[in-house]
Amino acid sequence: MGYSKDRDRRSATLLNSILSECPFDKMERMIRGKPVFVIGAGPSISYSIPYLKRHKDIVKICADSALVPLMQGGIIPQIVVTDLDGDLQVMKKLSKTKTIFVVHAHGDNMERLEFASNFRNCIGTTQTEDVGRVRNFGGFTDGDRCVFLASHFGAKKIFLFGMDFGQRIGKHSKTRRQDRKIKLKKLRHGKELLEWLAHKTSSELYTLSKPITGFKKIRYDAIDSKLVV
Ligand SMILES: Nc1ncnc2c1ncn2[C@@H]1O[C@H](COP(=O)(O)OP(=O)(O)OP(=O)(O)O)[C@@H](O)[C@H]1O
Ligand SMILES: Nc1nc2c(c(=O)[nH]1)N=C(CO)CN2
Ligand SMILES: [Mg+2]
Repeated sequence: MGYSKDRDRRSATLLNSILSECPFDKMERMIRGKPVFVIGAGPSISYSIPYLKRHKDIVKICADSALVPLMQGGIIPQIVVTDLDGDLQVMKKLSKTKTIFVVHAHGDNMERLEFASNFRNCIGTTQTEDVGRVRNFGGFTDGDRCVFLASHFGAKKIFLFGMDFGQRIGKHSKTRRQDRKIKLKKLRHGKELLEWLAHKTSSELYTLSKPITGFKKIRYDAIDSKLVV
């Protein structure tokens, strides 16, 4: 993408200075050995809401702009992964709850990182090497970083919703007309990374979104049978 590694590193250093305690143990307890749902902001998120609502006990990891439709549907995710370009007011509403925010520092969001000080439970991520408490679990866009996070913390099964990597950008993403091409390029990279992860991870991978190589495509009515252990 042509980003500056030096700026990415400076951003990670700044985030490390903003964060105090990071709830890694809590994250581990939430995810290890469990099925988790990852929810992206692709067009299919709108059909997913009733199914997500039905599974109250499953940990939901929400990618950035997917937070607005989830909250409108009455669903509170346990984990939100963001580079802070989603709806900050909605995030602020959640900030005093138990929800864990996973804030990504990169070279183009340094001025927004201070917002992370609002979050009671916050883990920092980077796309360079680890900087103090700020970690690189892998991935690029918020959505694929949710999957890398779940895999890193040992999820048994990962189910994707609203992760429709392709030519249609979901309406909840705040993409300006002039940034469309870059967004589609980002989504292409995200998809390639997930296809790479599929060869490495020990989590079982399922998708209820557009097909991704290495992820088993399942229908909504098959979720229940896949959740039985
Ligand atoms: N068709 C799609 N349109 C939008 N998002 C999608 C789509 N398919 C999958 N996603 C996932 O949903 C996530 C959340 O969307 P959002 O618009 O908040 O993205 P983002 O990563 O914050 O983008 P940006 O690079 O502009 O920060 C994306 O990171 C992406 O991984
Ligand atoms: N430097 C930089 N890094 C990124 C960016 C970005 O816009 N700039 N966007 C990302 C996906 O949302 C992930 N990483
Ligand atoms: Mg984002």
